[in-house]
Amino acid sequence: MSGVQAALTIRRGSFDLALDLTVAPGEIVALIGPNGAGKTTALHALAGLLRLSTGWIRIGDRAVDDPGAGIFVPTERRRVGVVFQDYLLFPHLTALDNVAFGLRTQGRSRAESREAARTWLERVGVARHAHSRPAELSGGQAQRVALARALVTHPRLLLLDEPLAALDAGTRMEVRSELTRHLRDYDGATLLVTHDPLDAMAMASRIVVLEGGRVVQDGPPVEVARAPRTEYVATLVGLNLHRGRATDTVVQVDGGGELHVAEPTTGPVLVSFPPSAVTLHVHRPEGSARNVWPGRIVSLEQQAHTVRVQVDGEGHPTVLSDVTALAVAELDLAVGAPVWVSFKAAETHVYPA
Ligand SMILES: Nc1ncnc2c1ncn2[C@@H]1O[C@H](COP(=O)(O)OP(=O)(O)OP(=O)(O)O)[C@@H](O)[C@H]1O
Repeated sequence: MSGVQAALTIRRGSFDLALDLTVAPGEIVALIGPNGAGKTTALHALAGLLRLSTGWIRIGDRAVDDPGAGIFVPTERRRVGVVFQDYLLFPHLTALDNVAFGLRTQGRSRAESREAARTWLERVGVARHAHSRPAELSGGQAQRVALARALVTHPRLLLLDEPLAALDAGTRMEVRSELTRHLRDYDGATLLVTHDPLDAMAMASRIVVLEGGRVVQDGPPVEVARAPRTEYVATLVGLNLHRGRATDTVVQVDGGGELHVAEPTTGPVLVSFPPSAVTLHVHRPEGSARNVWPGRIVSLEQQAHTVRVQVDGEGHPTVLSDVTALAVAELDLAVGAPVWVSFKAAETHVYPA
């Protein structure tokens, strides 16, 4: 298989990154993780801006870094295209010459480079700005020029470092779907580094989650969103997550208390459930829900259409509940107020830890 394969370790002071990564040709993999997880370090290593401590990287069947074998191929000979967060276009060159630049450095003629650059600017829809300088381009246009510049050299690996971060919300949505369309036509491997779960979910076919220099989860977006394996991922996808030990349909939660689940299992498990499934009550609720306990509100956070309430179970699990603004008023919900939480076992998803 060509594409990209890597088994890399990098030490930077007290931080160390150990990452096994495979991206198939035509595949888009998103690398996500909290600040300081090692995403940029990984990206720089793949681009050849940082050397490995140990391990190896292969791009399109060619070893480009392998300290054990004395191999290190510099960036310009790696067949890698990079789109950085702030695009890093040359300010004194026109859009056309920015795109042609990569081909010129590969020894192609000026005419040939410009011809290819023009074709790419057309493809990404900014041909009419060919003679504008970066300062005269909008964020969305600059992003398209940066993509054209990265793809014009037919790289085997495309690295996208927060490619939409510099755009405002409206432009972002439009450029995201356009970028996805261009990537669909690209037959090389793509690695997308992003903080935005929506970018990862919408654009990638696989998500690799890095925390503290280690991969904590690797799977298709649907699986990551449905069965998060860490607190960070659960927060990202907006789910409650608890770790514990199951005996049939009862889970003893590591932090205290127990949860009733619908699917019988045994052993170490993770239990997730959506905040929208958790209802709040002033008095102990009647009804068939198996998970019912009293707690105290620790925070209220306004969201797009709901209010997210965090309830400390005081010995029972702490849960997030999404309620309407009307419910906040009717139940008189406030930080410090006592409240009952309730949700059905059938609303939970239980899976091996
Ligand atoms: N030049 C450096 N020298 C030493 N340590 C560094 C250097 N650059 C980064 N680090 C350390 O490496 C770790 C990983 O940083 P990195 O920038 O790769 O994380 P990240 O996941 O990209 O974070 P962010 O989302 O904040 O960009 C951090 O703990 C950081 O302190």
